[in-house]
Amino acid sequence: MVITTQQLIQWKQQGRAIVALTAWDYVIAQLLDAAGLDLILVGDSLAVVLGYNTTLPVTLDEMIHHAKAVRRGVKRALVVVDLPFLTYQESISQAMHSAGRVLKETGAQAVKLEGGHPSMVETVARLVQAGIPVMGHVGLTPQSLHQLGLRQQGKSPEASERILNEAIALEQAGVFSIVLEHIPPQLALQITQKLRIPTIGIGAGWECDGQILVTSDVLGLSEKQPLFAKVYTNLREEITKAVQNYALEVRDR
Ligand SMILES: Nc1nc(=O)c2c([nH]1)NC[C@@H]1CN(c3ccc(C(=O)N[C@@H](CCC(=O)O)C(=O)O)cc3)CN21
Ligand SMILES: CC(C)C(=O)C(=O)O
Ligand SMILES: [Mg+2]
Repeated sequence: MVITTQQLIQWKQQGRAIVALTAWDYVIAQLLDAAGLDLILVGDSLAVVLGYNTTLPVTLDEMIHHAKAVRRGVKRALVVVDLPFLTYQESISQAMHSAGRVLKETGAQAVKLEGGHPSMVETVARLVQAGIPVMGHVGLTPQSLHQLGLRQQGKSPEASERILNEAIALEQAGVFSIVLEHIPPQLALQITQKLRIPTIGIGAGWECDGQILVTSDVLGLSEKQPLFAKVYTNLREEITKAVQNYALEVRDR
């Protein structure tokens, strides 16, 4: 069975949680897909393996290169690709061109873009009208790092209301799902109850319709990870031990 955007909406109605993680290469994508994940995001957190400090330098060509590798490894999960910083904010035509390249060149089913202010809502509506499935992303939007920092968003009643309204506007513009990043759990619950489309939380409590984390954080492979990311194994330690054992055996001939 291949997972569709419609399937995710149906799972929300049925109360079945949606399981998502990021992948940036064929090997991890194949493992996640075989493990039964529902949605695989080629995130611009690709910055982690490219050695960038933030997601800002990531290019569309880099995203497409990695998304093609991920797509080859996935048989069942829905593959969504982040549009990186300044490849969709400039104009509707820029967004159309970037999203079109992603779908045509990678075989991914959908794109994700950050933000819910009126100009972004208009861009989303136009992409959806052109037949491109779009995932929204509100709350902490890391491409706005130099405005927002990495702090939890939506703490004040005003900020909380703004994020709720952005989520509603994005649903009306036609997104099939929305990422809620680093917002208070009670706000995430409120948005989740208000929307017909599934909410996918990261650092937004357990009441969202699904959860996503960065795979290298879950595996203990990232140099550092957000405080909200639960680490399920420590691959940095495992890899160091394995490589040291190898080095010992080589030196012992
Ligand atoms: N490896 C990785 N995992 C991620 O989840 C991730 C990335 N990279 N890069 C893009 C964004 C950045 N993210 C982050 C990173 C750190 C915090 C964090 O630790 N916040 C703290 C400190 C905030 C501060 O420094 O002011 C907090 O208490 O809110 C949150 C989200 C989430 N995304
Ligand atoms: C963590 C998710 C939501 C993301 O946008 C990314 O990995 O880039
Ligand atoms: Mg991202």
